[in-house]
Amino acid sequence: MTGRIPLMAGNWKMNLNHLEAIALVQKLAFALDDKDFDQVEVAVLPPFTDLRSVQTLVDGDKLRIVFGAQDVSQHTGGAYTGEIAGSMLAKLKCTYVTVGHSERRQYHAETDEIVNAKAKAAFANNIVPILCVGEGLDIRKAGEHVAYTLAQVDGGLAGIPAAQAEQIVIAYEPVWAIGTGEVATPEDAQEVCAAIRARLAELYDGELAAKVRVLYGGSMKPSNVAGIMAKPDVDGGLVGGASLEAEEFVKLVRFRDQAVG
Ligand SMILES: O=C(CO)COP(=O)(O)O
Repeated sequence: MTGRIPLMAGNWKMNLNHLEAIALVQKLAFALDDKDFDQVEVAVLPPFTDLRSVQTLVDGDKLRIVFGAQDVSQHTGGAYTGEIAGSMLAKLKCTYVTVGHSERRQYHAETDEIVNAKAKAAFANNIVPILCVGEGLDIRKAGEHVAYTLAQVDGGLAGIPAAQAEQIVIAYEPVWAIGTGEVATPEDAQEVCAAIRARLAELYDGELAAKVRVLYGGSMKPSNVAGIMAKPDVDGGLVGGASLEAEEFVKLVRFRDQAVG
């Protein structure tokens, strides 16, 4: 984690309306203090319909919590019913947007080409993409998880210049560990996160690779966070279920205080 500020990002998925969003952000703001924010970047990624409420709260109370969206259109605007443009997210001061989450790849047929276009759309609007990658159970069982995940990294980063790539966040989320309670071991997380960093060094250079934050995601919770975060190439978490409860998420932000499970 040398020199890289850990990022703990809560992917709320399709949960919490805007009133519930306000309540959760208020609870987080109440529980976390400057010491937490000095050590860890804390982000929430609510549904689109919550973003304006979250932005108003964060701006109004000058909170140090940052926020972002869960998806962005690859198009800049126009006749794309139901889509949200990067410029709209930028106007709401989104810092981050996840692209290529496995649920988007699986249920919305997002290919590496689409994910790559979305990453570019984010950068074009000064929003940092959190590029999500990771293998399913069959691929893991076949021992192909590293190659499969690195191909997604290659696809997601295609044509993205170093000046942008050095800002990107990559989240390794093995699909078999998402929402299943089945957590990857710290060694599993380290293996793939280290391989992702090595690939960044090949695609760009070692200096850039040393700057990029690589997160782990998949059933992260207070009982397993410390072991995973102790690994040198894991720089944070992309958290689903445990980000919906303030108390749980605060414990993840304070991963240094948790016992190694
Ligand atoms: O998909 C995830 C975050 O993007 C992980 O979800 P869970 O933490 O609920 O397993």
